[in-house]
Amino acid sequence: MTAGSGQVYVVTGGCGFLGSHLVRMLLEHEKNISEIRVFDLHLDESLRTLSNDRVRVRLISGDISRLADVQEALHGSHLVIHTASLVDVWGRVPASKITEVNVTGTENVLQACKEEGVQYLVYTSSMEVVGPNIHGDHFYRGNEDTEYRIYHKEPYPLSKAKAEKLVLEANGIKIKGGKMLYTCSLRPTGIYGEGHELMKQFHRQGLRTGRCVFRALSPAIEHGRVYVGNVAWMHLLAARQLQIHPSTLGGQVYFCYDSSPYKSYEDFNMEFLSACGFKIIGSRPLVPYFLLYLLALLNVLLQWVLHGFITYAPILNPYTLAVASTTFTVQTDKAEKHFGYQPLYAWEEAKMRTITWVKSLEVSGKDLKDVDEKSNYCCS
Ligand SMILES: NC(=O)C1=CN([C@@H]2O[C@H](COP(=O)(O)OP(=O)(O)OC[C@H]3O[C@@H](n4cnc5c(N)ncnc54)[C@H](O)[C@@H]3O)[C@@H](O)[C@H]2O)C=CC1
Ligand SMILES: CC(C)[C@@H](O)CC[C@@H](C)[C@H]1CC[C@H]2[C@@H]3[C@H](O)CC4=CC(=O)CC[C@]4(C)[C@H]3CC[C@]12C
Repeated sequence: MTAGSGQVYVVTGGCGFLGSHLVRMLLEHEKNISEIRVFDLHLDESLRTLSNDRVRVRLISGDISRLADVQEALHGSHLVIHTASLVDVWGRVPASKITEVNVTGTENVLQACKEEGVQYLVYTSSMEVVGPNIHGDHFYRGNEDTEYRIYHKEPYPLSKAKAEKLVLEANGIKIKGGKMLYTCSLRPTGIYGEGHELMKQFHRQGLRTGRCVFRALSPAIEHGRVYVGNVAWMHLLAARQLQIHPSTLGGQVYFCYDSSPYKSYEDFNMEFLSACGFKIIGSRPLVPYFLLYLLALLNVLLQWVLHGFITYAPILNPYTLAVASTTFTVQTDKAEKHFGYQPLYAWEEAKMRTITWVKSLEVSGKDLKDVDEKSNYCCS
């Protein structure tokens, strides 16, 4: 197939952690496309070099919260994978900004699909549209039909839930040209893999404490995690099958899952960090929960006091502590039944790829040596 004869896909947020893996996945495994439009507020120019003689990777700088930008990006395209989002549960950006990007941005994508006659939309939602809630209700090996006390107060999960509702309600609406829009929503659990910003923070934090991770969470609390390559693969398959079986996938939600083990958030991270000589201290939480909660509240107070001077957004706050302390694991085969999804990467390969990347942080971080020397390894 020569460039130009295939379909045009738009990936919003295509320069992000998941988005960039998705672009590479489409290039490698999707033969029906001739152009991938990478729409993002912050362009990663390295993606432009991925173009080949079959597929053009076109970077489009734009703001999802501006309808005109979205309309221009979608003009003449065939399908949109909408991953652009402000992923913030730390108070880095105002709630209004999260709503503007995640909700209004999604409204704009839907409006542009309607006006530009784009028939297919795959939305990247999140486990957070379900939970865990801050009441400590565990979601243990749940699926898309599991009853759960959904309770949202935080801007991010609220915005993802509102956006997903808009996407699902838009399934079947009439668009330009008299056709119909078909939509589906994918809900990843905690994504890990090459490029995960949070893992970089945990790695750097651990270097400062002599490659020691001090256990804060009960090892019994399991958190579902999914490899970024498998999330990208599920998006590709959903995009492909939504076109072939729109009545099956249209209006549906699917958890993103693979064979990553069910572990506590900290123990799961140690699957990778231990390969760099990190050790977790304590078989049980080293400090009582109430003390952690007080520390989380102190962080909120400091964030408030420092607001306007600096953005103080530590990992620990009451919300992240509540989420981390509540089991949320999924066990489902809905994506397999509806569109033949099977993870592309087995756990061992996902683990090896992530470890290779984490190890590269050791090589690339110029300040690592200083940190190591200053921290006087506590765990020899
Ligand atoms: N990281 C995780 O563990 C999980 C992420 N998700 C979802 O996956 C998607 C991707 O998340 P990540 O890759 O982790 O985040 P990310 O922050 O790495 O990527 C988001 C991308 O969206 C872009 N973006 C932000 N605001 C924009 C705007 N106004 N206009 C255009 N582009 C904008 C950013 O520049 C970035 O490239 C998001 O929708 C997120 O809600 C869902 C479950 C878990
Ligand atoms: C000591 C603890 C406070 C520390 O280990 C906290 C970990 C905490 C930062 C993470 C635990 C669970 C994570 C969230 C979960 O994976 C669900 C998510 C889905 C998304 O769509 C975005 C990210 C996140 C909210 C994720 C964020 C980090 C955690 C809260």
